[in-house]
Amino acid sequence: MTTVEFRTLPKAHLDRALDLADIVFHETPEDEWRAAHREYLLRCDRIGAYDGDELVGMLGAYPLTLSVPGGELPCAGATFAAVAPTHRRRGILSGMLAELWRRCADHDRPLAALWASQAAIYGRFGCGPATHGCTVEIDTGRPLALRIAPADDLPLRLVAPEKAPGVVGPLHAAQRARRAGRVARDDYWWRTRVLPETDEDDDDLGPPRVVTIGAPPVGYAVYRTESGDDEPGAPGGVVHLVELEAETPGAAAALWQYLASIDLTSKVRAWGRPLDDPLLLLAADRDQVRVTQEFPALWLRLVDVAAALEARSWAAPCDLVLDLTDATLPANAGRRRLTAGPAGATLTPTDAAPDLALDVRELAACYLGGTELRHLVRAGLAAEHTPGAAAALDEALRTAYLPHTTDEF
Ligand SMILES: CC(=O)SCCNC(=O)CCNC(=O)[C@H](O)C(C)(C)COP(=O)(O)OP(=O)(O)OC[C@H]1O[C@@H](n2cnc3c(N)ncnc32)[C@H](O)[C@@H]1OP(=O)(O)O
Repeated sequence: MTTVEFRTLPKAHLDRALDLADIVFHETPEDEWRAAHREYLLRCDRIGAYDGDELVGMLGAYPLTLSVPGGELPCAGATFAAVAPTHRRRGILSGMLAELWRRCADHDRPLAALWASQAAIYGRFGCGPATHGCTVEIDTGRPLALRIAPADDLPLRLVAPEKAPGVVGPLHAAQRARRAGRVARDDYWWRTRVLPETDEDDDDLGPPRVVTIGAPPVGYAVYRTESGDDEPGAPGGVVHLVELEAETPGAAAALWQYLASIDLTSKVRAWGRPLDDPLLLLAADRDQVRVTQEFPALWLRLVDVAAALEARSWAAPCDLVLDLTDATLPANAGRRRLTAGPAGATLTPTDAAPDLALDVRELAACYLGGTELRHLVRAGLAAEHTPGAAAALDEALRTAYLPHTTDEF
C-alpha cells in the first residue's frame, strides 16, 4: 500500500478537487455552483491528500474571524472535508485534520470551527457543538397572535439585495458583538453566503428579499418565498426566513407580523433560530408557533486551549484546576489552573489536585456559553472532583445571549 501524503492543494488542482467533491457529496456538476465553489476554495487554505499523484482527499480552511464572548478570534473554518470512497477509513481525514491543527498553530489561529455533515464524526477530533439552532414553524393560515403590540410607527422598506450589506451590515455587526459564534462578514460573504440569487439547496425558493424596519433601521429580515399550489383550498406558499435581527421587542414583533401576513402564503419556516429567540416568549399560542427541530450548529475546536480561554471575557471569578484530556493535540492535555474573572484569565500548568476532569471536546462545547458543564457532569461526560466546581465554571462562562450562528461554510 502506498503512503498518503498531505500537502497544499495548488490552484492548478482545483478542478480535480471539485470533481472529488462531486463524487463524495453526490453532486452533479452544475456550472453555476462549480464557479462559486471554485471562488470559495480559492479563498481557503487547502490541504490535499495524495496517493502517489492521485488526489484522494481534501480539506479547505476558510480564514474566519469568530465572535467570542467579549471579542473575536482568528478561526480556521474547516470545509469541504472529502475522502474518495476508495480510500475511506484509512486515516485520511485524521491526517488532514492533524495538518490543519499544525497550520492553525503556524498562523496564530487558536480556534477551528466547522458544520458537521454527521454529528458522529468530529467529537473524536476534540470538537464540541458550541452553538445550537432550532427550526420554528408558524402557522400563518390565521393571524399571528403575539403578546405585545408590534411597533406601528416605524416604516417597513424592501431593500435591493445588492444594497442590503451597506444598510443592514451595521445591525448584523452589533448583534454579532452580543452573540458569540458568528463570523465577521465582508461583501463577498454577504453576496455569496447570505444573499445569492438562487438557493443552492432548494430550487423551489425565490430570490432573497430583505425588509428593514425603521429609518435608520432597527431591525431587518432576509427571506425567500416558495409559491403554493394554485388549486382552490390547497396550502399556500411558504416564507423561508434566512435571518431576522431586531434591536427592540417592538421591531421584532413587527417583522414577525410582516412575515406572517405575506399574501398567498400560509406558513413561515425559520431555520436555525437561536434557542433563546424572544419569538418563543412573544407568541401567544405555542400551537401556532412551534419548534419542530433542534440541532447542534457550529462545532468548535480549541486548538490552543490557553490562548482561547485567555482571549474571552468572563462573567464571574473562578479559580479551578482542570484535568484536561486531548487525544489529538497532547500539548493541551494535563492539569491546568484556570484563574479567571472580569479582569481576564490565565491558564497555567500545575500539579495541584483537579477540581474537574474533562476532555477538550466538552470544554469546546461550553466555551462560548452555549452548554453548561454541570449538565455534562450529570450525563457522565465530565467528572467533578470538588462539589460545586462545575457550577462555578458555568457562572464564569455565562453569557447574556446564547451563542448563535446560521453562517454555514
Ligand atoms: C466540515 C465538513 O466538511 S463536513 C463534511 C464531511 N464529509 C462528508 O461527509 C463526505 C463523505 N464522507 C467522507 O468523505 C469521509 O467518509 C469522511 C471525510 C467523513 C471521513 O474520512 P476518512 O478518511 O474515512 O476518516 P478517517 O479514516 O480519518 O476516520 C477517523 C475516525 O473517524 C471515524 N469516522 C469517519 N467517518 C465517520 C462517520 N461518517 N461516522 C462515524 N465515524 C466516522 C472512523 O471510523 C475513524 O475512527 P477510528 O479511528 O476509531 O477507526
